[in-house]
Amino acid sequence: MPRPVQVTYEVFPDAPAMALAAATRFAHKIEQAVASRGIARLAISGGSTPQAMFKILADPSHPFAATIPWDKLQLFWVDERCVPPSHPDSNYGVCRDLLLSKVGIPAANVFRMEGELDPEEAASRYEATIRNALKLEGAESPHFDMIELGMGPDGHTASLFPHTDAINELGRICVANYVPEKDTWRITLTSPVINQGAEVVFEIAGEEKTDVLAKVLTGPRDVDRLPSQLIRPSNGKLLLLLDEVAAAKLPAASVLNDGQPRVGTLEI
Ligand SMILES: O=C1O[C@H](COP(=O)(O)O)[C@@H](O)[C@H](O)[C@H]1O
Repeated sequence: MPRPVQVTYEVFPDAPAMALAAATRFAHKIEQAVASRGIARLAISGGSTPQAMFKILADPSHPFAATIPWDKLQLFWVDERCVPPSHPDSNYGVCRDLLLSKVGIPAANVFRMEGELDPEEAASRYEATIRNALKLEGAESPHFDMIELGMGPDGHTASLFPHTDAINELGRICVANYVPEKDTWRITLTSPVINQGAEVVFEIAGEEKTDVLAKVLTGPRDVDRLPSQLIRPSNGKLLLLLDEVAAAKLPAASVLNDGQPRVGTLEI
C-alpha cells in the first residue's frame, strides 16, 4: 500500500478565479525559491487550462506579476506534443506566445522539449538537458520547486495516458510515449520525477473533468486506466486548484475565511 497523501483542494467560483489563484501561487513560488536559493525551477504543463494563467502572469497590471524575478527563473515543461514550436498544438509555442514573449526570462533559462525531433531522441535530449541544468550526478533525480499539472477527461496527466507504456516507467526522467488512441507520440516527464516536486499542483476546471476527478481521488486505485492516480508527491502533499463545476462530485469543501476559496481535504 503506498504511503498516504494529504490532498487539499481549493474551490473557486469559476475558471478565471482559479487561474488567478494559480498565477498568484506560481509568482509566489518563484519569489520564495529565489529568496531562499537564488534560483527557481518550475515545470509547466500544456493543454488549454494553463493559458489563462500565462496571460495573467504576462500582465503587469497584476501587482504580483510586475515584481516576479523572471531573470532568476528556470522554466521546464512537464510534457510536449511531437510538433514544432510553430504548430498550434505545441505546448512550448503556446507559452512562448502568451508569456515568454512578454516577460524577461533569459532565453538560456527556457528549457523546452524539442517536439520537432524524433520522440525518443527528444526525450533523451531532454533528460540530458535537465541533468545539465540541475547539475545532477549519477542516479540523482531532479527536484523542481513547483510542478504544475492538468488532467484530461480520460484521467491522463502530463502525457501519461491510460494504458500506455510511460505509466510504468520508474527509472527515467523523461520518455517518449506512443498514445494509440490519438495515434501520436508525446514526450513526458515520468511520474517519479513529478512526485519529487517540492509543490505539485493540479489546475482543473470544467464539466468534462467532474466525473474523472471524483474517480481519480475517491474511486478504486487503477493507475493504468486513470494515470493521474500516479501522482502521489513524496512529501505527502498534493494541492488541487478547481472551479466549482470540476469539484461538484468531491466531498463538500468548506469556507474557512471570508473572501477565500472553499477548501476541502481528503487522504488518498
Ligand atoms: O494533452 C494534454 O492534456 C492535459 C490536460 O489538458 P487540458 O487542455 O484539459 O488543460 C495537459 O495537462 C497536458 O500537459 C497536455 O499535454
